[in-house]
Amino acid sequence: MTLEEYEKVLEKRKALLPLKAEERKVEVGKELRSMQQLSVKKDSDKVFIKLGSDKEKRKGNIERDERAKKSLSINEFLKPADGESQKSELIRAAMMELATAWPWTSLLLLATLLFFLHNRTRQGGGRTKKTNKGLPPGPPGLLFLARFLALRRSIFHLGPLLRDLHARHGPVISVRLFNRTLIFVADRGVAHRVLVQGGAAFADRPPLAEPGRLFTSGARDISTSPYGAYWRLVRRNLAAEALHPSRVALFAPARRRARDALLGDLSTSSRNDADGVVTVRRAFRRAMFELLLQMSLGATLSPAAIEEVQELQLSILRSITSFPIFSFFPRITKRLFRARWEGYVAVRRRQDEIFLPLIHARRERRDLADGGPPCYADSLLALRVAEEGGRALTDSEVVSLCSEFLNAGTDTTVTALEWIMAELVSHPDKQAKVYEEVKAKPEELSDGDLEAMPYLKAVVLEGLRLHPPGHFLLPHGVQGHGAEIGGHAVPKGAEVNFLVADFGRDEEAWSAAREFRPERFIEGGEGHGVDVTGSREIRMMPFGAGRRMCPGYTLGIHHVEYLIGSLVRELEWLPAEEVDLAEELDFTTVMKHPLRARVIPRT
Ligand code: HEM
Repeated sequence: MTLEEYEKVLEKRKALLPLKAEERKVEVGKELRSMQQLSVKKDSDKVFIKLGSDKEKRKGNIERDERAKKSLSINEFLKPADGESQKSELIRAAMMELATAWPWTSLLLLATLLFFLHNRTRQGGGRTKKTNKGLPPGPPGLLFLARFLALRRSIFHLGPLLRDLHARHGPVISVRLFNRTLIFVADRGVAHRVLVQGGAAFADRPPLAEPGRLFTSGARDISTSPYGAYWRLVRRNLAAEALHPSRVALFAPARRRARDALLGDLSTSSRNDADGVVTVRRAFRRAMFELLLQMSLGATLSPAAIEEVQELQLSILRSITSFPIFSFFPRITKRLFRARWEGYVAVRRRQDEIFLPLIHARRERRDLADGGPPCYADSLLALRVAEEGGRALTDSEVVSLCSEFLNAGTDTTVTALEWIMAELVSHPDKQAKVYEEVKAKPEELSDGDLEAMPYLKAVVLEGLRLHPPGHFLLPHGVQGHGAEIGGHAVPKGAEVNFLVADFGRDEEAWSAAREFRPERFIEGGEGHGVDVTGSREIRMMPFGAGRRMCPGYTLGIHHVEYLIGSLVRELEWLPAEEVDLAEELDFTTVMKHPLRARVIPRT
């Protein structure tokens, strides 16, 4: 039975049953407390909770039959009885969903539920009014958690569930999960007040769990580091050095190489395929990755090495969106999920093995004042942390920052490219308009050429509005002792999330919001002159807004415009089959069915 089906049954039953909540709660509490140790075994589709400690079992103190007597199927255990309160029902529903979704998680969560119910019983079964007072409304934490775990992925998979919750509870909702408070903001005006008008109040990041700490040298990269002097230092360095327009201009030859390699790759793949069809994502990714590798580490690697580094970086990204098991009781979970933890450690070790020689080579080149455009690693090696006695960055910090540069700039850009090409393949008229604009330009598109192509720019903006690569921002944290959102209290330590995709698709801000209409960004259109940084008003925010806004947004837009312009200039894009715009979360929100297209060189 799915949770939805179960909820329907509960709804029906609720109307019939008299409520005797306290009696039932005490019974549940007793039953749970009587368990000294829980183990959960999934046996075909039945899940059993076994009672009694392992030690006792080893000693043979519990006879087989006696243990069997103490075992009960989770369905039995969770079966609602007469007099069930709605809350207990929801908790049971949550547990049931968990149990059928993931036995290991159930074990952990059952243990936590024990703790939770124990505390509730001690407090007379009441809610902890003191801590919850003033929080935005929201669903019971366990029910939310059950659904979240049923997805077995990260919080970023929650789009549809969140939309449902916002419809019920309003534009700002909160969910309390044990010691964590998650806030979700689905209103553009509120987001503007929080991110832009709120100044630094929400510019922090929430504390980072593993394996995030492992991959960021303990939150020492830009995106995870707390709001403060170190964050300011590394962020300013990125903006003033590697992302400075004069520095970006020096990488024009690298961009050209990436474009040529991409066009070659697509043409060869289409020639090799019997139907002349290419699946574009892999080729886009390789081109972007090679370019950013040049910009971050100043390195050109062999194809095999690039392949390996790409895989390492992908596994780091996926660790961010996979189920955050190590944020629950890390000491225990690192033992329980030893293989997974050791896998992460091995990835980080291998990343050090590959990145460090490249970084050391840059250090030597710098000492010798050797040529080549200065890369991001060069600026990091020259950086000094004034607040920490003027020390240089550690090797580990440099690796994490270069890794962040690669990850922040590759997937986001590739995802934007794929969605935009998908829209151009399904709208040949709009592709033709881009071609009309670009065909008069030289093969190598300069910054000036791109500035003079309003339709291409409109296509890119429309792609970012309708298909923002990130459907959420990175979670924001709260400065000081807490803050306020829309009249509700937000405690220190809370994670604040924003529903980016919903903002760009808001029918109140955009006409025919679900349709791909680049014309809206052309002079006279409703979106002409839109402020993509959201500083005046948020109508779309693919790069966030306020102090934590993406520092790489101009580079990201530049790469997308340059590559879309070049791809349409050199190749005609035809559908291989009907383009399916279904979405799926990878690190970014990608096309569930990767774009396949027939590409024909333009004559
Ligand atoms: C189309 C391309 C890109 C998109 C859609 C994008 C989007 C985003 C978003 C939504 C955020 C989170 C903002 C927040 O939490 O409020 C972010 C943060 C960030 N992005 Fe980008 N990004 C792109 C390209 C890049 C590039 C090319 C770089 C650098 C090479 C970059 C570096 C960063 C960094 C360092 C942060 C963290 C900022 C902080 O915490 O202070 N991004 N980006």
